[in-house]
Amino acid sequence: MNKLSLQLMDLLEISLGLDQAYFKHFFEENDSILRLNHYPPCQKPDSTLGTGPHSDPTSLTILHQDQVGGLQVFSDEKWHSIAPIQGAFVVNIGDTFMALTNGVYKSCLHRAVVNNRVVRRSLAFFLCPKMDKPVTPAAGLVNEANPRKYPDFTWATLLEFTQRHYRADMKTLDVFSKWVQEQESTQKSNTLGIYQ
Ligand SMILES: O=C(O)CCC(=O)C(=O)O
Ligand SMILES: [Fe+2]
Repeated sequence: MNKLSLQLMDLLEISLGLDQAYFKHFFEENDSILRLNHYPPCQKPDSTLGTGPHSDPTSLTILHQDQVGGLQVFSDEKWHSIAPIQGAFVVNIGDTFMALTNGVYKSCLHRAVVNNRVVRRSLAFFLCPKMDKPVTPAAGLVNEANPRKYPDFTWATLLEFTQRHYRADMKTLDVFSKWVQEQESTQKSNTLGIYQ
């Protein structure tokens, strides 16, 4: 999974016109996560969700789902079911990759619904940066037409933030960025205070 995700990073890099293996080096060491989701049958599937709406805070998600179905993606103001295809993975962009590409690639809002008949299982591999590595966009993606959108941050900080602030919309990275900037300016004024 790790190897596949790095190969996908190469392709994404080519699609962005970058030529310095920036992402490959960036993710060479990583703190990726593997998660098994288990959704038992539910008596009230219309009033219950297996996984609530969210965007993955991670960089790239490679999801294997069984043949039951339940994954949905929000696009054009409605939820679309992503029907399982035997032998195929679903690949999602996460918030950290949105930051690394300065907003060129966008994360997507998705959820998992349940049913009242059978168990559903999915296996998600989340490519994540090394915990303490600064997440900063590739230089070639910041310019006058596309100025810097998000501050530098670490995966450890974003992970902790998302565990404390769940959002059922697409605004996680914007709200997190604002929080990081507020923290930085508080730190600056504290430092200035010491020397005043
Ligand atoms: O089970 C699924 O299809 C989606 C799971 C998911 O979105 C996640 O684990 O982040
Ligand atoms: Fe997800």
